[in-house]
Amino acid sequence: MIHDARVQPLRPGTPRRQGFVLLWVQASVRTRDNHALEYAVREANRLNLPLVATFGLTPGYPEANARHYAYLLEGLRDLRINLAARDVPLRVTLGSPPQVALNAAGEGAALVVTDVGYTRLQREWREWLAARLDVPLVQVESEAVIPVGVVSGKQEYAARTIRPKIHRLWHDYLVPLEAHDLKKRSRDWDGGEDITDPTRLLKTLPIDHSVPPGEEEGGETAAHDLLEDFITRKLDGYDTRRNDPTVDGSSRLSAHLHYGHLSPLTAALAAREHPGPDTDAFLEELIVRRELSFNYTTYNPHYDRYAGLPAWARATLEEHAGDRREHTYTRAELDAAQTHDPYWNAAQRQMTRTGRMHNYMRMYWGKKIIEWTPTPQQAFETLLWLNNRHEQDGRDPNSWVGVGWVFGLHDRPWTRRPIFGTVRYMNAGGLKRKFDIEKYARQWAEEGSPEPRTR
Ligand SMILES: Cc1cc2nc3c(=O)[nH]c(=O)nc-3n(C[C@H](O)[C@H](O)[C@H](O)COP(=O)(O)OP(=O)(O)OC[C@H]3O[C@@H](n4cnc5c(N)ncnc54)[C@H](O)[C@@H]3O)c2cc1C
Repeated sequence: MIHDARVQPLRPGTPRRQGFVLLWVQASVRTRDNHALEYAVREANRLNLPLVATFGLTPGYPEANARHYAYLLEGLRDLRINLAARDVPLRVTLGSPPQVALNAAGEGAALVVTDVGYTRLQREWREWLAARLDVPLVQVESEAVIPVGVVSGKQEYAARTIRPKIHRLWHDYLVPLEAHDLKKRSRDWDGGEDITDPTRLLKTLPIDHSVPPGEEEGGETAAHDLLEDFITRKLDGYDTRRNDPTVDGSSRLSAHLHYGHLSPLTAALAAREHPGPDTDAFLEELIVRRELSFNYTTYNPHYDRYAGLPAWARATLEEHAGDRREHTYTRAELDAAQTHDPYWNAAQRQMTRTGRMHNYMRMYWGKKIIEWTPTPQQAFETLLWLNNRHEQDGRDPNSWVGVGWVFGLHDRPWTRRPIFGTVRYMNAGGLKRKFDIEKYARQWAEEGSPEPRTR
């Protein structure tokens, strides 16, 4: 079922009765539980037209490097195969995504359907296209379990304020999405770039190649294997094991969710087949926390800047900006994991080598950067830079909110301390109490820890 609230016309009008329906794939790079795809199939069948898909591959995506592009290309490889099995040919074209979509529409589209993203650039792309098309453009929201605008019309203060709103609605939206067969096949739709070998294509792209691909593989197939492994092997015990960075206790699905290789609906429905406290804890992260991040980037125009942080947090950090810092490090020293703190260095190495730092260590890692940087503004910039450069799931609404949380976003004032003021503080004592941090430091020691997968 496609809830009406998921569907929003960006350029209203009546579709032409000839040509094809065009699916402009941008955020939802998958065939399973993709509401934009199913809406496009439904419309193509109603109009008795074929459906074709297009993806604009821009080498200039902000902050994206080879680690991110490798994952993206693996997703496109799977998408082409899986769409072909639904009789929908996919064309991948190098260029500005909305321009690529406009050009494709110019070949005879009756209607253009796209998905929804929650960052400024993604919104601008859709507005740009809507202003130039001469056929209707409809966006269909599939990256959130519940459409962001339905949950709330304003920026929420914290998880505690958005949680009841989400809980009230989720039974209406946690419903399976039916896939229909396409009635009419497209005869000719050129595929554009050859994406059968993502490694080969990656090498040819004019992008930042200084960060190698991460440990995990992208794409819809890998996403579903990981989900199945999580549900069968790790969901039971998730609520306690996910907080121990020395064990593999969380789902590791964040990058697949970021790239749209996995629908949050698929993950939530699979988890709900195993009711219990671990499933509740997983749904809290997957839906409440993740969609709180979408709320922030949707309603806070400064979401990616220090200025977006709550006023109380900025005021208290600035009041303490002149406090003495016992250690300070440059961005390069931090990037190279050259600090006096073996736990912090281990976390940094886990991230740079694999593309994934454990959630618990992300919090400690971020708090220390505030402590070791001359000003909170500089700390914010450095933290975001490191996060988005190395994390496979970086450049996501969760990135800005995760980093923002370190600076007091969606949190409350705590006891006053030097440098932090009333922003929450974390020290290594907490790590020692909660798990075997020495083991974690050994796992990610300077020598001997796993090197990144070569592709
Ligand atoms: C400083 C800092 C930076 C962060 N940067 C990112 C980032 O760049 N990208 C990113 O996706 N997450 C980020 N997070 C949030 C969180 O650390 C990751 O989502 C989580 O570690 C992903 O691992 P997982 O998929 O195994 O999570 P699981 O525990 O299996 O959770 C399931 C899903 O719920 C969502 N989720 C989990 N924790 C959070 C959270 N705290 N906030 C919002 N959603 C959550 C994710 O989509 C995740 O895949 C950051 C947190 C901090 C403190």
